[in-house]
Amino acid sequence: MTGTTTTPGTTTVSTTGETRARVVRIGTRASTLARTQSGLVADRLTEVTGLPTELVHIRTHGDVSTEPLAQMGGTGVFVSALRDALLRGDVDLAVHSLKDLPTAPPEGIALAAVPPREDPRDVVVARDGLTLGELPQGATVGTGAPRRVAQIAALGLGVDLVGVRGNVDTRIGKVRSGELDAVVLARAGLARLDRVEEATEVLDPIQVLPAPGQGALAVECRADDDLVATVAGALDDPLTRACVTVERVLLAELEAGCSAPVGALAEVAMGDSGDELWVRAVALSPDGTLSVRRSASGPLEDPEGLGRSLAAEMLAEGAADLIAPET
Ligand SMILES: NCc1[nH]cc(CCC(=O)O)c1CC(=O)O
Repeated sequence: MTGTTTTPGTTTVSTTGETRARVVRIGTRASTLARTQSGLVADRLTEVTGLPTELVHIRTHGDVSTEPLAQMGGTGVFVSALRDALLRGDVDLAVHSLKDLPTAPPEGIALAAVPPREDPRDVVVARDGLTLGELPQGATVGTGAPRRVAQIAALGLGVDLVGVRGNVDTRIGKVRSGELDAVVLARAGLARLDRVEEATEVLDPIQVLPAPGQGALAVECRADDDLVATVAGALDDPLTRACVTVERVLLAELEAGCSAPVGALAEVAMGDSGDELWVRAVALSPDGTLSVRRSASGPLEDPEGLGRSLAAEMLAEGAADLIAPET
């Protein structure tokens, strides 16, 4: 930040005659959801700071390849191309779905803001307005996420879980065309695309816990850029940040990647001494037959401690062996 403020589309000239308006270049994947998410961040940033923005499309390996995500090293493939562009200075800011970020902190990059979270739950989009429980035995349910596969298998419905990839449109299209009876998606993605009314069921976290970080965005900048403080001030929601910190510390402590069969949801809830963090988590075997499910609460000030202590409890119950039985 230069100390000057600008209004959208204008350029401020300082007393030295130097042009000061900084156009914040925002790197985004080309999918409709990614562009929508980046656009929301861009609009909000301009609204609060007056800084003009520009979206820059970055193609990632995950967008180009049609391999199953799990075989490409998980959703981290979407993230690295954006981070590379940030570190090269091609863009100043990158917007990710927070649940796609690997748990290891990146070198030279700051998580400048975690904006307010969308509803983090999973939803079903099924033919004929059906819910999961109404689908007949042998119905096909599309999802490639090991976490969803394991948790839905654990419900014992006798449905056939089928791997699917691709953007929201492609996945819902497989239901519309009759190729699949249903697909499972993040409600947040549908909400941001203004398509949430296409969901035929919202899955209760008591049965299906979302991915750690689901429904939240991550806004990254170069760590040494003055933009970090500006973006934090304009976009960061400390309560969302605390909740996703609990979930991601838990995931890291379980040594499970972002494609592991682990679900976690932290929320702010009223406790004995005011607002507290409340977290529910599950680790499953890939086929869903075995699971460790736990919940815990702790002070708002220590999300890391809560994530670590719940993970320790789950590890003591054998969570690590469930998640990665092949090693
Ligand atoms: N796995 C890819 C991905 N990453 C983020 C979202 C949705 C948006 C979000 O969770 O914030 C999705 C699609 C989905 O799971 O349906």
